[in-house]
Amino acid sequence: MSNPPFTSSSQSSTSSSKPIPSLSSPVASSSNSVSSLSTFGTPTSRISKKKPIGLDISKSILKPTRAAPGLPDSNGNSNENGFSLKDERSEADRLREEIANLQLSSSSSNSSKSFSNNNNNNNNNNLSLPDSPINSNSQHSDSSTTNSISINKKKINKKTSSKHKDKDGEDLVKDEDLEILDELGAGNGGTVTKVWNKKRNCVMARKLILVDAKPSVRKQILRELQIMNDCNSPYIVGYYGCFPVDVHVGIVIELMDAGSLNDIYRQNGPIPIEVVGKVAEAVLHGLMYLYDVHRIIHRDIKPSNILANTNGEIKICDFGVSGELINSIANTFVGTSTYMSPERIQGAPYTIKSDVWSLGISLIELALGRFPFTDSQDQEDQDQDSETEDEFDEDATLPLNTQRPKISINNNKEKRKSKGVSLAGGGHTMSILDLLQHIVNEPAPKLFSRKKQFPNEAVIFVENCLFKDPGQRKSPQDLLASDWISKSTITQEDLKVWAQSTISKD
Ligand SMILES: Nc1ncnc2c1ncn2[C@@H]1O[C@H](COP(=O)(O)OP(=O)(O)OP(=O)(O)O)[C@@H](O)[C@H]1O
Repeated sequence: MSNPPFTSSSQSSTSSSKPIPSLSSPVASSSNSVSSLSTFGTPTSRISKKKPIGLDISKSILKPTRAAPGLPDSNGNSNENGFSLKDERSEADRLREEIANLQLSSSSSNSSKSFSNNNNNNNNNNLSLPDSPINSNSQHSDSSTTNSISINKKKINKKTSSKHKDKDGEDLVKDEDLEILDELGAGNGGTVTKVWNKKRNCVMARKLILVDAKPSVRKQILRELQIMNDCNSPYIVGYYGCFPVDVHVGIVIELMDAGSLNDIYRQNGPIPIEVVGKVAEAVLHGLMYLYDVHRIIHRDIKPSNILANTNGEIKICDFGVSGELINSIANTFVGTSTYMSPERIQGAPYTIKSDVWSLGISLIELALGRFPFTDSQDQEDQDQDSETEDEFDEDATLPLNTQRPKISINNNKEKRKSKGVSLAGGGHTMSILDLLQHIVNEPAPKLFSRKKQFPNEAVIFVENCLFKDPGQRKSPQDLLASDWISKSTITQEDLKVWAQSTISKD
C-alpha cells in the first residue's frame, strides 16, 4: 500500500477551507501556511505500525493530541505548567532562560564565592560562576570573591561554566528530584525515561547509560560530558545535567515529545519527502554547529538519534562528546552501526563526511519507511500490502539495474530466504558481515521507489550524500546550499502540525 504523495494545491485549498479552531495563532492565523500544509499526514495510532500517511490535515488538527506534561496540547491550551502553543519559545528555550537567570542571580547575589579560573578578587567585571558538578569539589575551596555581574564570555571556559547550578549552588537537575513517568525507549547502551522534575516543575528525558565503569573512568566520563553544557543550538537536543547512578551514568536532556524519527516512521509509515527535506536541513545545521563551534563529529547519525517535538523542532542527540564513554560502551556494545560509511568500515578515521553518509542512509530510510539495505525477500514477507511481485518495491534503493544485493559469492535461494541477523534499530535482515560487505563493495543506495516519485532535487541531494568516495561526497555546507534545501517551502508551522499529527492518541 503506497502512501499518498503530498497533495496538490487544489487539495490544499480544500483542506484549508475547513475550520481549524483547535490551533491557536500562529498556525490558525496563517492561512497560507495552513493551506500549504495540507500535505501532512493524518494522525495515526501508535498501535498500528503501518498506517498510511493520509491527507486530511484538518482532521489531524481537530483531533486532540496527547501532549506531554509540561508541553502544550494541540489546542494551544496551557497544561498544568502553563505552557501554550501561543508561546513561540520551546520548553528548552524556557529552561535555558531560567538557567541563565539563575546564573546571573548567582553571580550577583552570591558574592561569597567565586569559582572563576582567574582567581582574582577585584571588580573587573568577570562573571563568577559556580563550577560544574564535576569540578565543584575542588573548586569550591577557592575562597576568592567577586561582585562582578557582566558576562565575559571568554572567561567562561568549558571547565568553569555551569548552567546547572541554582542560586544556592545546588545542581539544577538532581536524580532525586526526578520522578519517572514513562519509558521512552531503550537502545544498546541504556534506557531513556520521561521524568518529572519535581523541583523545576517540568518534564525532561533521563537517559541511563550502562557503563559499569570504575569510579575514575566514570568521573572522566562525567567531566567530558560537561562539553554539552556549552552546546547551544536549536538543532541540538538541550542538555540539563549528568550524574552518577550507581556504577552507571545518568544524563538529563530535553524531552522531545514526538520521539525519534525512527519511532515516527515505524508507527506512521514513511515520512513525507518535504518533511524529510527539513530533517536533512536540521541535521546539517546541527552537524555544522557541532563541528564549527566545538570541533565535534557526531559519529552516530541515524533516525533514532534525530528527535522531533510538537513545536515542529528537529534536533540531533547522542553525539560523541566523550571518548571515555564511547570506549566504555564499546566494551559492552553488541550491535554495530549499520549507518557507517564505506571508508569507516574500512578503517579510515571519522570525518564530518562520514556523518554525511549516515545522513544520506537515514534520509532514504525515512522516505521509504524502511532501512535501505533490507533484504527484499524478508521485506516482501512482511509487507502484507504487496500482493504481486510487480507491486512490491524490490530493493528500492539499489541502482535500477541491480536486482538485489549480492550478499555473498555463494548467494543462492536458501541464502535469500535466510532471515540473517536482525540488526538493532532497523528491522534489518542481512547478516552484519553481509551488510558491511555490501556497503563497501556494492553501489550506494539511491532514493528510489517503484511506488512513488521523489523530487529530482531530493534524489540528487541523497546522491551527493552517498558518494562512496568521501572526496566526492558533498560537505554539509554545500548540501545546505542545494536546491532541495534552499527551495523548500515547508515552514516551522507546517512541521509543527506534522509533528503533532504523529503523536498517538491513546
Ligand atoms: N530526549 C528524548 N526525548 C524523547 N525520546 C527520546 C529522547 N532520547 C531518546 N529517546 C527515545 O529513546 C530511544 C532510545 O534512545 P537511545 O539513545 O538510548 O538509543 P538508540 O539511539 O535508539 O539506540 P542506540 O543505543 O543503538 O544508539 C530513542 O530511540 C527514542 O525513541
